[in-house]
Amino acid sequence: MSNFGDLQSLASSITAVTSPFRNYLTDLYEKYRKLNDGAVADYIPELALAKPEWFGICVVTKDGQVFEVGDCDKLFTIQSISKAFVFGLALEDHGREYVNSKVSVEPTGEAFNAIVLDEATNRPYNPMVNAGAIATADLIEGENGTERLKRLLEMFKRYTGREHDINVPVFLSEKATGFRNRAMAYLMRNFGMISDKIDETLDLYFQQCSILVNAKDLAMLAATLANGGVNPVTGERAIDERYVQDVISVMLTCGMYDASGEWCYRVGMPAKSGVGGGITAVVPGKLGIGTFSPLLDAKGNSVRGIKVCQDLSQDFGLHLFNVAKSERDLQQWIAGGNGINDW
Ligand SMILES: NC(=O)CC[C@H](N)C(=O)O
Repeated sequence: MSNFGDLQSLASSITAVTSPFRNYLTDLYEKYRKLNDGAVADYIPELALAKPEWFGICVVTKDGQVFEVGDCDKLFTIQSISKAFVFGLALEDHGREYVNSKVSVEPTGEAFNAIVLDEATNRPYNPMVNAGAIATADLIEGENGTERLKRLLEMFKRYTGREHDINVPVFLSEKATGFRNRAMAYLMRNFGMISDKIDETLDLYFQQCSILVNAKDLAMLAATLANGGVNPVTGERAIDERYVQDVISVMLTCGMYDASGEWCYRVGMPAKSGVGGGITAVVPGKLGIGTFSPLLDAKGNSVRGIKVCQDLSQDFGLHLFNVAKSERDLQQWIAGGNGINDW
């Protein structure tokens, strides 16, 4: 994977290996590697094949330094993490007001797969839970299902800097068993919240959830948002600058489903999790974090991922509302090395 084009990048990568921040991440990885709480998701049959020991942590800074430890190249399905980014594309396609007329931005306090709509307006509550995400997927423009999927994959490429594939067995597994999601789609069709392209939109939703990513991609997705929508390594803009705040604010209030309040309180970073075991967390103006560990808690969030983000938040004062100066200066830790920019 590494692309050591010249001596300078080789030197910087060696520095990175020995940087204090890299050592910190290695210690964090060791600290939580043995934590075996939680369970791999099995309601989508194909996801039950995940190995509990898989674990990776990646941090990408706003200036494009990459720090990784553990299984950061291991591919898994993005699942609900896709929802935040597809929401961004829907905003670009239709603007804030139209999107908001179809999907609200209120936390549900209920499980991610709850069959519930806002009684007053019949809108799904927010784009980060299944109902809202299906309504959001419905808004993605394109001539047909293939074109719409192509647009999603191109968007993810802008964020991560590399091509993405679909895990077809996971897609088919979800398509074959996703009756609950199908029920939500029909309920929303009844209330005029989604169009008649129900099957095409459900396929698109199942496909977006089946996109293959690794922990490094998750950190890059978050770092791009942290950097105002521009990928810090490739320099490419992934999302219109004006919608970055929309995406990360809804991540903060709704990204961890019915654990969003506790997450905001303890970790204080806009984030999004998925039942594949990933978490992507944004520290606006600073960095992005990607974690991967498929052992999930009862709410569908990665147990090790939560711990890692909580430690990073506390140790470096990264909580969004930490107005006191942090004990450790993150920049100083990172200054020990330049990271490996091997994209
Ligand atoms: N929380 C998740 O990651 C859920 C996504 C999954 N594809 C579903 O629809 O059930």
